[in-house]
Amino acid sequence: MSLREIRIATRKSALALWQAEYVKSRLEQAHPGLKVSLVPMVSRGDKLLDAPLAKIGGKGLFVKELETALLDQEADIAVHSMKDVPMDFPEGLGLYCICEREDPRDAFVSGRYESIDALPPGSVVGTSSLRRQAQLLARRPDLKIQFLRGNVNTRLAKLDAGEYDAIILAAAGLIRLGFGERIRSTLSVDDSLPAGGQGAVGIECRSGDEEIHSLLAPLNDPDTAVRVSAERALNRHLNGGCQVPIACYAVLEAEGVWLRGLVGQPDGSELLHAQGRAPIEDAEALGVRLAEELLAQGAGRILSAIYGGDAAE
Ligand SMILES: NCc1[nH]cc(CCC(=O)O)c1CC(=O)O
Repeated sequence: MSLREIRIATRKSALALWQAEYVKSRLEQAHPGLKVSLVPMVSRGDKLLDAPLAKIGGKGLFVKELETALLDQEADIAVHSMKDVPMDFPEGLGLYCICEREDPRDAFVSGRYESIDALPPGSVVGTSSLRRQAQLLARRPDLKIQFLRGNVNTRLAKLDAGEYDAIILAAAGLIRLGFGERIRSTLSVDDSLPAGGQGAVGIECRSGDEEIHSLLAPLNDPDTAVRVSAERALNRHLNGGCQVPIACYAVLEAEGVWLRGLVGQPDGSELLHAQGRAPIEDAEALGVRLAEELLAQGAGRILSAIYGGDAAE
């Protein structure tokens, strides 16, 4: 094999570095003798930590700089949280590996309370995800949602500083960073349908680098890849990402894939649901079909208000 080194472009947050180190060690394990290095960089999303993501708009806030590094040959692969990866890739780049999924659910973290149900009326819950907010308020309209952004460590620090009664985070990020014991309860997917791709790590690289594609192959988890492809097809058809109130979650069953999708009014006044099953080879078509069902129920009206007139198809 001619290639002796793989350079991984990564953001500098603790979670991004964990994920990059994970890919590095999996690659070294799969290919003894291969040198793997990290190329840490700052993304636009990291520089704009105070603005609501839906407002600073742009999908791909966390990936664009990494993609530029790939195109400029400054790195060979980029490791992403799949939930932050836009649907379309720049010319010459693509997603060539999806690793096994960590717990995809949302987690309830609080100093004083065990669960959402245990929160007293009017409690302040921190999240800046419209998806989490919509589902939380649909169940508990009395709660006060307060804006919370920043990386996982920052969010925990803000909770500990007493700014919130509880916060909601992805279980996967907490578990990966060793904060699993901070999870007071995990929200069932029925109560908080996750974001498409949540808990899965994906690897992007140059489409023409076949040698790298084959080095990545042992890290690919086919089950996770099918599930995430169904979820992403739904998101893509709704023109969504993790910054809009769209949730979707796929599981594999004996006969194929079972996908659930949701679009919610951020104030929780309306939640649209769709669900369906299909053979594995039709996973993406299933995502499109459920997106169509959600649009037929009025998802376009909810989403276009959030996109600021840039209506979903
Ligand atoms: N949008 C931020 C983000 N992107 C990925 C994760 C961690 C979990 C994952 O791998 O999906 C998080 C933090 C969070 O939502 O709590």
